[in-house]
Amino acid sequence: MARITLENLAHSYLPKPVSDADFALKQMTHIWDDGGAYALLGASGCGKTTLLNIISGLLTPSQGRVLFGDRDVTHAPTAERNIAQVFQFPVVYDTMTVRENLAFPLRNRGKDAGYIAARVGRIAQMIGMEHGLDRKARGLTADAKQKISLGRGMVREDVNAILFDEPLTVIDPHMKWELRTQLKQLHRQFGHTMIYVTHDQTEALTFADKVVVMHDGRVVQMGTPEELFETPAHTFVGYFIGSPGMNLFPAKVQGREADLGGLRIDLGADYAPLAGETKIGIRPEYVQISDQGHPVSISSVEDVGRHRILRGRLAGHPVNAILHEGESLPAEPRLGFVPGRINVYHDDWRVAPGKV
Ligand SMILES: Nc1ncnc2c1ncn2[C@@H]1O[C@H](COP(=O)(O)OP(=O)(O)OP(=O)(O)O)[C@@H](O)[C@H]1O
Repeated sequence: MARITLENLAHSYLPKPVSDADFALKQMTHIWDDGGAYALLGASGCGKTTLLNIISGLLTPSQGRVLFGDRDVTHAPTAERNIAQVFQFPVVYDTMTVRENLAFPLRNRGKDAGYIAARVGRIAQMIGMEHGLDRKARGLTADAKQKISLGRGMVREDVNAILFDEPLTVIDPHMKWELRTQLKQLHRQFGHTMIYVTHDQTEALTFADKVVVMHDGRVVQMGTPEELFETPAHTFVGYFIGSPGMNLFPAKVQGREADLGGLRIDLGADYAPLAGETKIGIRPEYVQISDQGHPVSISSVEDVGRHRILRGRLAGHPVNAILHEGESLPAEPRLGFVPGRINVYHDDWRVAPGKV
């Protein structure tokens, strides 16, 4: 297992990049702790696969270094990095049995038969295939084959890291949940450094201790699920995480107050004066609906099971609010914001209270 350091890393697929826009990965420096369970989350095209391929050695970065522990592996081929990889689609040997497929990485490294049998048994249990170990992989469903790929990715205990690239795409929804839980248990038990690429926030938030959110070739936040929810570092994180995402309003911030199109909003904390584009962000969960507060025009109320989502406009801007279970909608609803739950953004980056 190893700590992974990305040092001044950047990548362009163009031979002679000139502007920032030419880089699929903009310059970044990040440390991924040894034994961490990370999810790399972002919309299609934001650079997740590019970053993963640089870590795995499939791609050499145009700039910067990759370190595993203290070793510079920037130019080392994948085989020398001692990593396991699980891809979006199954990679299995059809002519081998399930057992042989799972044992393959261990046999390759000359592990003894007793160890292999025990380890394969444990992994087979995790993927729910302990009863089909002697079946040939040929003829199994894509779902079953992908479970074998996952198992094979997890079978070695001595890898530096395990990299997963959208591994549950072909798995049925119920099994998805089960495998994610199992992966997390295995992580707790063996403490591998795991990097899990996904564009699905539920997958990222349930799997990872730390979620790395990417946007437009940059890591915009590396944080716990709670940090991403409570204090999104960038407006993209606010908007991307949550269902619906954070409400963002252009506003003038002065001291403890924001002016949102003439409405005065108590921010719950003091802010230094901010020049340039300023927004305030509040999660729909922290927008209070009652007969007190700011006037709102409501366009719809959606019942989504456990709660209702109220959609409307506040001072001319779109707003979403959550009506929690048991709460009723007043005849003339108005909105209030929980002051301590408002975030302030300057040029899309979060500003901490008391600082510019
Ligand atoms: N081989 C390539 N040659 C040129 N451009 C590429 C290549 N691979 C990716 N790109 C570009 O680099 C950017 C980042 O792509 P990347 O595949 O890393 O994103 P992603 O977040 O993994 O997206 P997805 O979820 O769709 O796989 C995109 O603009 C993409 O078009």
